[in-house]
Amino acid sequence: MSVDWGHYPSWAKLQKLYDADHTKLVLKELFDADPKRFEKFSREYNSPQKDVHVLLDFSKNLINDDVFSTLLELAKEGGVEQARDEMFSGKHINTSEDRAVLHVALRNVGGEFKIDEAGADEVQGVLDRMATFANQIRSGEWKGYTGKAIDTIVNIGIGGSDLGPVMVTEALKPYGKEGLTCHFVSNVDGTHIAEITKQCNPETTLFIVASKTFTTQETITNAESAKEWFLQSAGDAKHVAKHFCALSTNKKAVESFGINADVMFPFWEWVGGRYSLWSAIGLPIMLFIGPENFQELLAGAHEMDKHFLETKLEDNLPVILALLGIWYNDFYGAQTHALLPYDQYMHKFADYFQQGDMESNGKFVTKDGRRVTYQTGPIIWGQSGTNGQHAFYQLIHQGTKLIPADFLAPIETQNPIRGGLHHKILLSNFFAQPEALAFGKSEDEVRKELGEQASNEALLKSKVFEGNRPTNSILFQKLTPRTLGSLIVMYEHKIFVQGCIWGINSFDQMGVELGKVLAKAILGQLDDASKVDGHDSSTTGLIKHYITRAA
Ligand SMILES: O=P(O)(O)OC[C@H]1O[C@](O)(CO)[C@@H](O)[C@@H]1O
Repeated sequence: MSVDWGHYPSWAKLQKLYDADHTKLVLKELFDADPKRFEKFSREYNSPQKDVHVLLDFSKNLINDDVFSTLLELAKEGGVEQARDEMFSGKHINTSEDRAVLHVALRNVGGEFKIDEAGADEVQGVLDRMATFANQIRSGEWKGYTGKAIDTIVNIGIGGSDLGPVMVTEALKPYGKEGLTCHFVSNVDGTHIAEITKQCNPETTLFIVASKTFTTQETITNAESAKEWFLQSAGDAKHVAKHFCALSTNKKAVESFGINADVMFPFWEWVGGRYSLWSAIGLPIMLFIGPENFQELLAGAHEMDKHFLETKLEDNLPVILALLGIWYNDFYGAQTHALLPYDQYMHKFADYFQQGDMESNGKFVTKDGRRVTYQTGPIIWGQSGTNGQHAFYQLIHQGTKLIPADFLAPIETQNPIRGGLHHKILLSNFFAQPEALAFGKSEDEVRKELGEQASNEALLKSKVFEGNRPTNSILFQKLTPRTLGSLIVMYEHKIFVQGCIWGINSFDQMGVELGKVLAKAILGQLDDASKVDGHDSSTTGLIKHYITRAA
């Protein structure tokens, strides 16, 4: 591979622009100078049937025409279009694991993309089996071991086998089946499974064991504990068949756990864990919102795939988001990026993209094994508005760190209570915060406001908002399954574009291995102080302290 990532001509040009101009990139002045700035730096996305509408306003970013056009050059020089086409064609772009990256094939509604490696029939076959099963559960046709219908689902999985289904079932609650409760157990801390099973009736609970590898310690331990808990009531192991199903690529391990092939829903090694909610891993979502709504989710995802694939770079939402992120991450030195949805249903959105982004792009080695000389993936964090405002916005407004943030909100609420009053208040905050962040409040304004008290210099200074803090505002029509599918994919591809420009492999996760290996070795030493061996003095001291106090 000969690409010299980080040394693109446009990268050097961006550095020059930053050095020469960043003090001049003052939002107040940029807006004063150009009354059409909003029109210039915003894009509307409409799905073909116009049922998904997204407005991306990126005018409140620290950019001018030169910066934006150079960022677009960077996308060109970074080979984004070629890499994108390679991903969609099934090329093994996950080079370290020699795998294709084909989550786009899971939502290839209508079979438009021709991808040899991911057999469309096979994908559809699993979706059909999932739908049949979902309908049986939802209709009550599927009976538990005492003849009762299932009213509770417990998904046991972690990371990509948990976060997507959690986030989407929360986000699509208004579309969920009444009377069907969904729980998610992920942590190996026994408290998690213990607290959830306390709320379950073994006669009416379905456990879904979700694990791509079916070897993940947390998941298998929790699944075995769930089985033990279930059998305490059900007695006979034959009843497991009605109460446990599996989502995995590892048929052998599923069978040896005791789950029947007819309730195992497979997927494939070309589906990365953090991109798997569209696969069999989405079964809890389908059970909750039903096969038709799940199909809508896939359709919205597919439409955004097409937008990413077919739209020129300057109008391409994932590309724009990615480039702006690089501008702050690599030139302004921003460490983090906040995701701030003003929709309570999206309260798990930032958690979901913590894995999506940080496990994908938290890497210091390029695809050809070189140490990067620039910053890669940002720290992703956030919370739903307006809760975040009363927790951490102080630092975003007046702290010493630059925190680029995406504000997301629906135009229509699912709960227009009191004539839509709540939603208007919510949206007024959604509009106000980026405005305050961008334009701040000057010392003169504060002085006028304070009147006589302005002589108190400390008070005066503490009330100044410097402004010039960048944000994207993303307004969408309504949080429907189709819209959610599109929004998720918009961010998935943003991550892809950034990884591509940084020259890293966004689709492996070697960084999670070392801790797992060490924990395995330590587990074998925890019962006997004389066995504690092979560690530094701190780790040895901690383990021995534990063994002494736990005895
Ligand atoms: O689905 P599995 O194989 O249990 O893996 C769970 C998670 O563990 C990881 O491999 C590491 O955290 C994730 O990438 C993955 O989503």
